[in-house]
Amino acid sequence: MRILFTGGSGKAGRHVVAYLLEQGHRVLNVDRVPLDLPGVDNRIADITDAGQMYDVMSSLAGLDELEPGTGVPTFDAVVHFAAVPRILITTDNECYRVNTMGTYNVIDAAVKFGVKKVIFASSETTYAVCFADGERKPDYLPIDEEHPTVPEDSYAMSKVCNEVTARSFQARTGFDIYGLRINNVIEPHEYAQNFPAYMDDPDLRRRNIFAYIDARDLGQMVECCLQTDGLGYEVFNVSNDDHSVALSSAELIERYYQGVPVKGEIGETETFFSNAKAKRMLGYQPQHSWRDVLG
Ligand SMILES: NC(=O)c1ccc[n+]([C@@H]2O[C@H](COP(=O)([O-])OP(=O)(O)OC[C@H]3O[C@@H](n4cnc5c(N)ncnc54)[C@H](O)[C@@H]3O)[C@@H](O)[C@H]2O)c1
Ligand SMILES: O=C(O)[C@H]1O[C@@H](O)[C@H](O)[C@@H](O)[C@@H]1O
Repeated sequence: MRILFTGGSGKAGRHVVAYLLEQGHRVLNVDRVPLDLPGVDNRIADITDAGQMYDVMSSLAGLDELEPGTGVPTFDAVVHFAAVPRILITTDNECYRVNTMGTYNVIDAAVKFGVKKVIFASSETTYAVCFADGERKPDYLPIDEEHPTVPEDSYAMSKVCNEVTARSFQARTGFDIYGLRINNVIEPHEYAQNFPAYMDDPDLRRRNIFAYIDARDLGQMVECCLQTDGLGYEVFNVSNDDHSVALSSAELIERYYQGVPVKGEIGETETFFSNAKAKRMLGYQPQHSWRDVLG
């Protein structure tokens, strides 16, 4: 497929772009900085500028595409990751502006140029736990896509707004637009670097509901979305199968979630950030675990 990817130079994007190239896709990375990766095409552009998004959406991916002499092909899909990725990087209002305006511009340009599949990065923070003032417990466990999304911080608010924007664009067009409520992204080198501290102090993972998502498995998730057509508008949690700490589910519930309703059976190491919907509807099957590295 010919894919326009925004934010491919970032922490998550660079692994997902690499994964998509391995699957044989052509990827045009649209970002403020280029990605230095063989095989990727780069275009410097700002997602908050609608004109620039119209331009890239109707653009050649590289000089070689001049050769057929048949004009500019339509992208098969857009994967939108570019964002201010949390609070306390920019001001709150700038984070909200970049993320909401940027997402509007990217989806608007995509649908106006006839791109019938859009996948965009939402976030675990929509469930209000991650950047809460003080400790916030989930309404119930495991957190699935039905859990309320009423966060109080500007970053998560921008992601909730983006989900509403995406749902409306889907309603207008009938195209497929899938939102990914991504948990905390872990790059391969971060297992050895960060996870020993999580074993010593599980509190460090409370705001992530003790979950995580391997950057390569996030790549697989995007590929699953690319390969599955006809779902309309859907949001999916994206996580690995196990907790990011060494405690069992029962120990975590005892220590952190007393009084929180638990729905159904949760396995000994099974994530509290349910990926069951992605498995059921997309065939997602994460391949990695910190336990493979740290045993
Ligand atoms: N890292 C995580 O744990 C995590 C978890 C959940 C969701 N997400 C979401 O996943 C996406 C990627 O996150 P990340 O951690 O890779 O962030 P990142 O900051 O590492 O990467 C974001 C990329 O977007 C680009 N960008 C920012 N503003 C831009 C603009 N105005 N125009 C063009 N490009 C712009 C940046 O240059 C950067 O390369 C974001 O949407 C983020 O909200 C990340
Ligand atoms: O967007 C998100 O959900 C993530 O944002 C990151 O910056 C936070 O460090 C991480 O805990 C969240 O998982």
